[in-house]
Amino acid sequence: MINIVLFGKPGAGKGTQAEFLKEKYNLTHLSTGDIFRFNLKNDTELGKKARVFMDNGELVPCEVTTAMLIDEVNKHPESAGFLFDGYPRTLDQAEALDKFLPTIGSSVTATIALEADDEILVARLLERGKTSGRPDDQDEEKIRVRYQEYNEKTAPLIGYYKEQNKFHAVNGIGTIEEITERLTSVIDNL
Ligand SMILES: Nc1ncnc2c1ncn2[C@@H]1O[C@H](COP(=O)(O)OP(=O)(O)O)[C@@H](O)[C@H]1O
Repeated sequence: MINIVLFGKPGAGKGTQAEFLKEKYNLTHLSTGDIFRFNLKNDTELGKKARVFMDNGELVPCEVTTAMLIDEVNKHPESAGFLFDGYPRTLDQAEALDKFLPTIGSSVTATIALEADDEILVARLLERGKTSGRPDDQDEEKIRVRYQEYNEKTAPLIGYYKEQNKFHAVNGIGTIEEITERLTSVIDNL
């Protein structure tokens, strides 16, 4: 089983690349952002809990997110591996994942970060906001909150995975194909 954590700031291209990687390596793609948005749209209990946080660009509380993630993993007992996109986003979540995966006889294989400068990413998000309908992509103030959340809570994960020798970074600027190639060359060498 291989488990890849796709890592990067909002707008770095995790979702776009996940579409290619899941096919190539036969992985189950779990995007916490997509799962939350699905629940928001369908107004589920989970959606109700997550809405205020998401609409403001803040992180949804850890217990809610982790319970949901574990639930999703358990829905795919036959999976050849997972592509985690948007999880973990805090040290608590990284530790929760490191506790949970061994219970299904597995572990994080590698974390791969897509790197790009903030100005490029903010421009990408505002462009995406024109068509995605995502309230958190249409407002510079909310985008700023998401970067603040990233810098304070998610960036420390780089050190966490480096200590485990599981951190890899690729340049996230280029064509979609170029970036897919960079990611596959990391995965093929694991
Ligand atoms: N692991 C997580 N922990 C807490 N909240 C999360 C997590 N993943 C997603 N969310 C919530 O969903 C929102 C959108 O997630 P996502 O689509 O991955 O965003 P982005 O494009 O900002 O990376 C986040 O701003 C946050 O409110």
